[in-house]
Amino acid sequence: MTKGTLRLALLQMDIQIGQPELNFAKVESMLQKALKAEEKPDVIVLPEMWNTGYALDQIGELADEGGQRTKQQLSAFSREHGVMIVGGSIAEKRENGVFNTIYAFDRQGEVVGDYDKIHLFRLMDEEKHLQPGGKIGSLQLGEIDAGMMICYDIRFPELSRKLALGGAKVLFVPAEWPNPRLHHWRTLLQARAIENQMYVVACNRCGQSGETVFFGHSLVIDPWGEIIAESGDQEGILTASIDLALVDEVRSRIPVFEDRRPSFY
Ligand SMILES: NC(=O)CCC(=O)C(=O)O
Repeated sequence: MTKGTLRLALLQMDIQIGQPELNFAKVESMLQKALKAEEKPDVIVLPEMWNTGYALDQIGELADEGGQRTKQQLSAFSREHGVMIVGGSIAEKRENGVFNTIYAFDRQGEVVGDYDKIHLFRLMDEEKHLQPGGKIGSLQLGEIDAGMMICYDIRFPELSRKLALGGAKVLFVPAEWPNPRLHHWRTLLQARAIENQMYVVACNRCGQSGETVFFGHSLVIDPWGEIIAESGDQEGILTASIDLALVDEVRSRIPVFEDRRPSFY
């Protein structure tokens, strides 16, 4: 990493619904592949609910107890290879239910942030099986002031605005966003980048579970709202470099944060 520049690798994976063993193995092999890129990544990002997919009817049995297995695997990898990981999200079992949870790891493999999805998605019955989170996803990841949201959360602009007001310059968004809403996916992510003048790094899954098709199209969007990298609909690793200095430059050219009038809204 040269000062302010970060190399990203987004693991756009096909998740096998209700098959944690296969998904943990897939993540391990994709992590290894990400290291073979021309330049080693600084941050690796995974998609939403990658351990189980939306196997909600069995989620109590399948979810990772206390996130132990996930933390062990991702922490060991990040420590061994000196990379930061935004570990997508997993179904995590706790005493008070199952949560849709992100863990973020620094280069030493320490958990430096976690976030439970706040907005549960009724169209996929999340609210019937999962518990909502109780805090926002501010994240200090090494030198990066960041925020975390999960999939449906991008429909709620107040949340990303709050993260930006708290200092976030990069927003990480693991997702399982299906057909036919590619237009919403791209537009909402670009809007979050433009209005908050921040990078948006969104890792979607691909493949099909039952009738539901996931189109991939993981995205890296700069603080002008320009798409700087976009996947197709197949499994693979999307790489991009981002320059954090661009956030300050854009914010100084159009001083949105200075011009806000919060007394009116
Ligand atoms: N997993 C999700 O939260 C899906 C959200 C989604 O598809 C949407 O349209 O919103």
